[in-house]
Amino acid sequence: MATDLHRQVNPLTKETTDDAAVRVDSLTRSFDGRAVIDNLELTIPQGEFVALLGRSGCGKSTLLRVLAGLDREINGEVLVPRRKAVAFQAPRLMPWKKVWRNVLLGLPGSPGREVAEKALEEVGLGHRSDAWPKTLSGGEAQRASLARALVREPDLLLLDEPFGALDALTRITAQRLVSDLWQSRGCAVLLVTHDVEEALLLADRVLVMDGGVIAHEVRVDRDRPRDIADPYIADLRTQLLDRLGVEAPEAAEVEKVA
Ligand SMILES: Nc1ncnc2c1ncn2[C@@H]1O[C@H](COP(=O)(O)OP(=O)(O)OP(=O)(O)O)[C@@H](O)[C@H]1O
Repeated sequence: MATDLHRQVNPLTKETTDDAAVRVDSLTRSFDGRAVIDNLELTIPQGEFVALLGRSGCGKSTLLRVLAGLDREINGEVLVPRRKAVAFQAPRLMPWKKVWRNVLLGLPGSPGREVAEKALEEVGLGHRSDAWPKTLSGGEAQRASLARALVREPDLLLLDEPFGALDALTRITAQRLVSDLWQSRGCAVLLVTHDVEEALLLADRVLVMDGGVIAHEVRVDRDRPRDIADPYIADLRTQLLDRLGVEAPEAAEVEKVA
């Protein structure tokens, strides 16, 4: 029975997670008898920005949902801070509530409108507080979704391809915003993305998920803002693309010449 599989997601505070925002031990999650996550180990120190890459269907979103506490049919142990927030690719705003009410949705207590407005200001959306969600652009809706995550004052921010649906320019702005918010808030971030360059520009550490585990990781030892043309970053990019089974354009060129 599903409930027999469920061991625990322990809501622990920062103090009790021993300087880690995430501590995952022997995590297994199966669907129809197939282990999508298979004895996975992961530690994310407080305040670290981690990007998670992996081929489509390898289990990235499943892992994120487990960390968010949205999926508890697991084996193993997952320790996460009590204060965590999640933002998805589709912003998931309630169309019948104004933007500021969406930001406060599900928050405990009865926080005032000013709480929402402060977060909306932070993401550059203060002027749209009174708008209906359907009148927002894709980038604005994504920022509203970020504001909704921020009002929770998370110690852990979980982002599932938050920029996936945005056009290139809006995407760059949104990436900068997340980077700035992360630096000012000091929370740990786990960003699921398909974009190797995005991972390398934003994260302290880039993980590659494969075969149900974290199969590879690189540390990005560069100050921000970073330049994708920096040979150090370019080298990591080639390494990661290789791990993902994608040939880097440069490598393809060399082969053609040879
Ligand atoms: N509720 C579910 N029931 C059955 N199978 C599921 C369920 N959720 C996920 N899966 C399966 O688990 C695997 C991992 O899915 P997941 O969404 O975590 O992958 P992903 O790495 O995030 O993929 P993508 O990069 O394409 O978003 C897939 O094979 C998927 O079909």
